[in-house]
Amino acid sequence: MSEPHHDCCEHHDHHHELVIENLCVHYRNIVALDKINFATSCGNRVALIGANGAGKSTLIKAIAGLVPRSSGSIMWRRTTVKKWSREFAYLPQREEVDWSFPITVRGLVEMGRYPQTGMFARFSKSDHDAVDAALETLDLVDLQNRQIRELSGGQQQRSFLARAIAQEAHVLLLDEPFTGLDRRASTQLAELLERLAQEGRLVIASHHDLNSAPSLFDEALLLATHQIAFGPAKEILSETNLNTTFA
Ligand SMILES: Nc1ncnc2c1ncn2[C@@H]1O[C@H](COP(=O)(O)OP(=O)(O)OP(=O)(O)O)[C@@H](O)[C@H]1O
Repeated sequence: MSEPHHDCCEHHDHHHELVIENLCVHYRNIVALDKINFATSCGNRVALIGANGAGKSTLIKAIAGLVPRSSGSIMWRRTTVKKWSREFAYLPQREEVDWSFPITVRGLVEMGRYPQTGMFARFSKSDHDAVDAALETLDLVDLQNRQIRELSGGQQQRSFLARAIAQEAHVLLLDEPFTGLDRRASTQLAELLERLAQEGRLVIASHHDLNSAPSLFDEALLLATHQIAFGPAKEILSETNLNTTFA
């Protein structure tokens, strides 16, 4: 939140929890990310901003350990991220999720415990307690027995966040979380992300509304395959930077 300003020269500064150095990702012959460098820590909400195809989703998936690095490194708490771990919770773009999948809200949140319990293991009291606490935090107690396909977009998003909380993930990787939400749901999500960050999580989200970005996020990374700028959202989202990003 009130982290001091870290410019691009400080990425060797290893007291940050997430440190990304010279990250490149290729899809066969397509360069999706070229030399990304930034470092941040829990307590922050980081916006990834760039035009369509700029590499926002790729960066989210790379941090989640879901797409391989071509070169460079991603360190989380001094350990190289090579594959998915329960420290990371990934929420894909809305259209990539199969919302018709038959599962209740509680069932979805229980999936957050599988990395700890294994899929067929019995839930212990502490697992049930973690699920109850996550449902409580996300205000989903009354909806817990509903099918996710019967929920509004905002409620579906909260269900996924509840799964992340039950998983005890520290890094929330969200692809366009505000897209498709009405004003009330957006405000609710904004408050929630602020609270989750304050409680000690790192929120990283792609975001395309430039007007709301400075109030919703602490830091911003401007992307156009390569990195245009990274720093405090209010400073980084300058007209000059945005013109370069969306040139
Ligand atoms: N699975 C894939 N195979 C090949 N190329 C891909 C794949 N996924 C993404 N790309 C390419 O990588 C580049 C970055 O895509 P990415 O989806 O990360 O961008 P984005 O900023 O999230 O875009 P959008 O705002 O449209 O969601 C694009 O050129 C895209 O076409």
